[in-house]
Amino acid sequence: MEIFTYMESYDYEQLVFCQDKNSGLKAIIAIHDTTLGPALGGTRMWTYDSEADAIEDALRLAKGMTYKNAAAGLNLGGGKTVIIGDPKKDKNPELFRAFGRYIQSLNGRYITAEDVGTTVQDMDLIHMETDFVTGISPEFGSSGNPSPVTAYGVYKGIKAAAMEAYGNDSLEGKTVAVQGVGNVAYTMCEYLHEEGAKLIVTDINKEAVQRAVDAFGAEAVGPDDIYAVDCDIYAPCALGATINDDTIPQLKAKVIAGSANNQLKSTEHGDIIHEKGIVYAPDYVINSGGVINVADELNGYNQHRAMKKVETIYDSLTRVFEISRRDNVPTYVAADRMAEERIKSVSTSRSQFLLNGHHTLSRR
Ligand SMILES: NC(=O)C1=CN([C@@H]2O[C@H](COP(=O)(O)OP(=O)(O)OC[C@H]3O[C@@H](n4cnc5c(N)ncnc54)[C@H](O)[C@@H]3O)[C@@H](O)[C@H]2O)C=CC1
Ligand SMILES: CC(C)CC(=O)C(=O)O
Repeated sequence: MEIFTYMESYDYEQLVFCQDKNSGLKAIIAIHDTTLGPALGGTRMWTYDSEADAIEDALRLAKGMTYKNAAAGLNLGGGKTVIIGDPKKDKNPELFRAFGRYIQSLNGRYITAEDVGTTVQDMDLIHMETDFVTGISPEFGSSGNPSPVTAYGVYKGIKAAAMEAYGNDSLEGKTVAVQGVGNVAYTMCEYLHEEGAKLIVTDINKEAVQRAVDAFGAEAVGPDDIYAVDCDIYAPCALGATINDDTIPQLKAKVIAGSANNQLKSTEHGDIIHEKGIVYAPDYVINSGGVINVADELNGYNQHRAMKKVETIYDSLTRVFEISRRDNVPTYVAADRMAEERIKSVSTSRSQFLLNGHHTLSRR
């Protein structure tokens, strides 16, 4: 990959490589765009096949955060970190503290939180070295694990998508196929089960599947069988790119709505599902509950205020579906337009110089 060519074509601001031999830290912080404010986005720890794969993941996820934060109405830009390593084997306190010092060196341009492979305890270690971390333990007056709040937002988003597809947002009697029953999806399944939805689940982790079978009477299927099951809603809640050439022909669902980031393998797949009449809830709109929740910490965390804002995901998606119908464009295009309009309007109104101007971090 020609890194500068790639950064130039998608307008990335900064890529930071962090290395610490003693702890084994190898991390990549990608900052996509800070027009709206400091870049907020989680830290993912994952075993990548190559360094190029890790860089690409960091870049793609960071750009997704710019759009997610803009569409959610937050005064925050987009960034993301990937730490190369196995979260089950390679973690140690020094690694997260070394990483925290790198974040501190960016002086507020980047703020982190949890993502796949990292936990509240990891954020607490980072917090020993920097204030630019959210999702730390509630003992510090913080919001803790964002996953349950992300789940609530995804549940509200599934209802908005059901309204668009079926003219009714009740999920009672609807069948939802859930791919990956991890932190977010387990809580999401609680909401769906409570409302009377039937669940079909899969996961590469057998214990996660059994937990959902025991708790919700879910039907279990193998990881490759989830796409073709008879269902009303397909909820991708594992990793990205599961909407692709192989899976689209298998899908029977009229709605795709789940928590995973970067669900479309490429934009072309967003076009294909649009032509097939499938209602797709754009990933970064439906899964913004977690970032809305951790962003509230920047104002002094108030759970009630955060949950009220998370509920607006229903309205944001309704707006996306309206734009999609009005302009006859796929929903991913409609969501991008919504986010880009906000970034553009702020960038054109920020022309005056202000020494020590007010911004999101001023209240910290
Ligand atoms: N945790 C949060 O607040 C947020 C999470 N997300 C996204 O939602 C997704 C899920 O996040 P979490 O629940 O936090 O992660 P998690 O790691 O707790 O859960 C993911 C689950 O997917 C399973 N999985 C992985 N590959 C699979 C495959 N090929 N087939 C079936 N299952 C598979 C894993 O075993 C795991 O149980 C990720 O894409 C994440 O980026 C997005 C916004 C916020
Ligand atoms: C809690 C969020 C900051 C996690 C994140 O990076 C995301 O929303 O993808």
